Amino acid sequence: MSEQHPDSSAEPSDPFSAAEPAIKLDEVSVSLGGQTILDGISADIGDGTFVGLIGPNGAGKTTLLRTLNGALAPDSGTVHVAGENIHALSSKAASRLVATVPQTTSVTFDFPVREVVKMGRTPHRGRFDGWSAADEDAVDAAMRRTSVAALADRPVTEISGGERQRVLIARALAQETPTLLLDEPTASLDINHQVRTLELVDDLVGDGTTAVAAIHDLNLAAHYCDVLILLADGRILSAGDPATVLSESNLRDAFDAEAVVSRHPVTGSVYVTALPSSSTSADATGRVHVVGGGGTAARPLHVLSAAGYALSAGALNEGDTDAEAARRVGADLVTVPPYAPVDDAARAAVESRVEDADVTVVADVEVGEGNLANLEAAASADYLVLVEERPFSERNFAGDAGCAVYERLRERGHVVEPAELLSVVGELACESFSD
Ligand SMILES: Nc1ncnc2c1ncn2[C@@H]1O[C@H](COP(=O)(O)OP(=O)(O)OP(=O)(O)O)[C@@H](O)[C@H]1O
Repeated sequence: MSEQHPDSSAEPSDPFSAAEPAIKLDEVSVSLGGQTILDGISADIGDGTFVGLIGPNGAGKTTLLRTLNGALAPDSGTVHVAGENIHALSSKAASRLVATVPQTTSVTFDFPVREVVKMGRTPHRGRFDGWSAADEDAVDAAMRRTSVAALADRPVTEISGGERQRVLIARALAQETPTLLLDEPTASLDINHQVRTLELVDDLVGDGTTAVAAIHDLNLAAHYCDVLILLADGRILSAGDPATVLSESNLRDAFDAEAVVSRHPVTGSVYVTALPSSSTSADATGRVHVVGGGGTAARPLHVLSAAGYALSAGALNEGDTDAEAARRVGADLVTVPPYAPVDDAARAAVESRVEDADVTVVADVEVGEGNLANLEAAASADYLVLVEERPFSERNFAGDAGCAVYERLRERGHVVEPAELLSVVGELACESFSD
């Protein structure tokens, strides 16, 4: 954002410091129905940037997108796209600069899919112009890129919501604009098409398009977007790279939600895990040891702590986000130095905590060399729970030794999904007391 990046000599690749930004918002305020919806929004967005607009329901994301494409005029402030004041242009001229994929995919007319995509060419054609080869090519390319060519002759009213979403993206691509706005582009898509859609936007951005997408899924936003803008109550609460914007305190301020921010164990992207509200009853008794690593233990630790269990954790490398999470909930923590393997002393410390615990929980960890000693120590637990978020077939194992240890844990323990953790730990803790 301009006020956060005042250094105009910064590298041109900095999306906030381009000489002429693809989009420039200057103190934009918008009122609707007598209410201020956007309040003094300023941002400079560079060419070829994928911006994720995030924020709670009603924060003003759709309103901002509608202001960016010229549909809503601001009460004050200006919006420039490709150097042009978008609100001073005719709607046709504005549509040559900005294409929009709307949030709602409901359509009234039963036009064939191809006709809907062809509407994207309207801004490029004069009233009496014929249909040119360039128009046909743009439509064909857009349909191919969004995998809707096979639907060309189907009435748009008779395809699924997800297919319709892709048709509307194709229409926007056929518009061939330097800027693409998307309002919840993945909302009605299955997980495969969510990823494919965001990969497609990412490709377009790689080709130089500037994309701004309102996205509710913070983890998809963190993975795909170069820059996030966090809106709350019509203002920018934070803007910048995903790791900066998705801080636990920003999430608390914007969404009034407790969350743990870690790195995804497979993709390495910033990863947000929302936690149950602190109203969870904290009357559980008993001691639970948690084996984790790489962010996998944060959620179990918070859930168990909120329920009232006394916790121990480890062994974890110092600096691992799970070590920070364990400290936050006051767990008795066994650590080893950063990148160091679990040595004999640490292993003995883990074994004694497993022995003292009523229940031992193994989070959805990678079964790698670094964790084998922890997992072997956990295998001695009388009451053992394995949390599996990913299918067994997608786990990484450190060779035969890793497989063998994990198989032993699976034979001895209860395999649960994250949502079942509390109830299973509760039952096992009761059994442990009655032993
Ligand atoms: N035409 C309108 N008249 C009055 N208020 C409106 C109008 N359109 C939107 N609002 C209000 O403006 C605020 C922001 O709405 P907006 O749709 O921009 O939020 P959003 O961040 O996109 O929300 P969501 O995540 O739920 O889609 C809301 O409080 C909404 O009720």
